[in-house]
Amino acid sequence: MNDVTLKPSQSPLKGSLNVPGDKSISHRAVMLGALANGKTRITNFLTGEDCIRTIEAFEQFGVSIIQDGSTITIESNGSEHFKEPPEPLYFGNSGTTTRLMLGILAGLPFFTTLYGDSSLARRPMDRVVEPLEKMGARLDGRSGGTYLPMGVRGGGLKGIDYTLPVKSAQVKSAVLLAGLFAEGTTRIIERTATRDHSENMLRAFGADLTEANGAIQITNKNSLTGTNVQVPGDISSAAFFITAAAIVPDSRLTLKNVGLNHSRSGIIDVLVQMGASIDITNVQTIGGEKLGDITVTYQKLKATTIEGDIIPRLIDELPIIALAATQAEGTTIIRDAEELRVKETDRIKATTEGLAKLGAKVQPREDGMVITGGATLTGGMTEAYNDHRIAMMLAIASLITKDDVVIDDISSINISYPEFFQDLKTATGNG
Ligand SMILES: O=C(O)C1=C[C@@H](OP(=O)(O)O)[C@@H](O)[C@H](O)C1
Ligand SMILES: C=C(OP(=O)(O)O)C(=O)O
Repeated sequence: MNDVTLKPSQSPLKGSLNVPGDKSISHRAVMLGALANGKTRITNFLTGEDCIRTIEAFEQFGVSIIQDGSTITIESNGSEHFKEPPEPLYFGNSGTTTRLMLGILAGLPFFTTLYGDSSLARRPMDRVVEPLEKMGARLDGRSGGTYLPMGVRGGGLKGIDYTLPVKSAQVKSAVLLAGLFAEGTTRIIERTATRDHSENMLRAFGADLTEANGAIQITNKNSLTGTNVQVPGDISSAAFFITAAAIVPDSRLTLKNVGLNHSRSGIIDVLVQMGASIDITNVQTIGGEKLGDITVTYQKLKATTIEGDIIPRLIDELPIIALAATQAEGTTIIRDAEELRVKETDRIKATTEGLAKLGAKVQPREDGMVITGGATLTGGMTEAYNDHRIAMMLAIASLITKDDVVIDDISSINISYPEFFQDLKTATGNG
């Protein structure tokens, strides 16, 4: 059994933590390191299950990848030397692996099949299949090419001009990666900015990528060259502790070396707007990615409205922001977040149900939720729906409940934050 009963703690969070490496950046570092010629060394790599799935995929192509704790060394002669994988590729729970790899597989001149767990099998892939088919790739999957399992016969791509119909960095990245293999230029226009780690890292590996007049352009002119990547701490993992310190009285906690890329740091802006006390220090930029230390001191919060262009900047943080909103004065409204419905689970349903079971007043909306603040959370039996972000949100809730919080299954936490409970103990002084 993977269930857990968390006793109400009310312990303030103190001291400092180093959260694990950024998941989005870790995936991309392995992908580009494998596609590049030469040696790539990745430090502070996230060893969570999703990123391991990405490593395994390239091992099946014959790429040498050595893991030593959170340091990864890749030696590659470039994608011309990849061999057709003998077995179907298994992508587990990872949407990022699947969608970005589809972009790469579309460019590789052989046949690949891929599948994932029951959550991944429910996530829409047509958003990636559609532009890749326009580029000339041949893909098929369940329900007319919408869902895994899928098969891809790659090669023979040509560049396209593409305006993203969904606010998705995964779709943007899939098209950019396919653009590395395409004849001519691939141009992408985003109406709403999404995380730009692919762009930053493609540049760091020497790709011919430019941005002009709101369009991102890539050609296959330059081959990629191996490089060193230092992965910043994951702000999406730090978010659980940033929020914990913002809602547990007397807390003062520092999260060190956390990624502060503007396209990811929406949670800081929202919490500050809600009245949280947040200080950012030791800011530096490495490999095009900003990072620094975040210190949060407990202070009473007030409600806010979260909508529009900020949504992609905090999309994965909305479950934990919803918990913060239960403690704020007033009613918080979250809109324009319909993408939450197609994550590892339907996160609008899972968040509102979970918080309601703990005694909060929350209502789901088609594209968000309405949260009445000032709630005293009781505790209760909850379900994580096999979703790491929901499981961690429920665990953080137990810091402010009156009674026990039971979570049906916490194993999903290994997807993005294997050390989560150890870090929780350390920060609450129970380590
Ligand atoms: O590109 C990425 O690394 C990610 C993009 C986002 O997904 P979408 O592109 O589906 O919005 C995010 O939710 C996911 O956790 C990681
Ligand atoms: C949505 C997430 O990841 P993915 O899409 O890679 O499964 C996440 O980590 O919250």
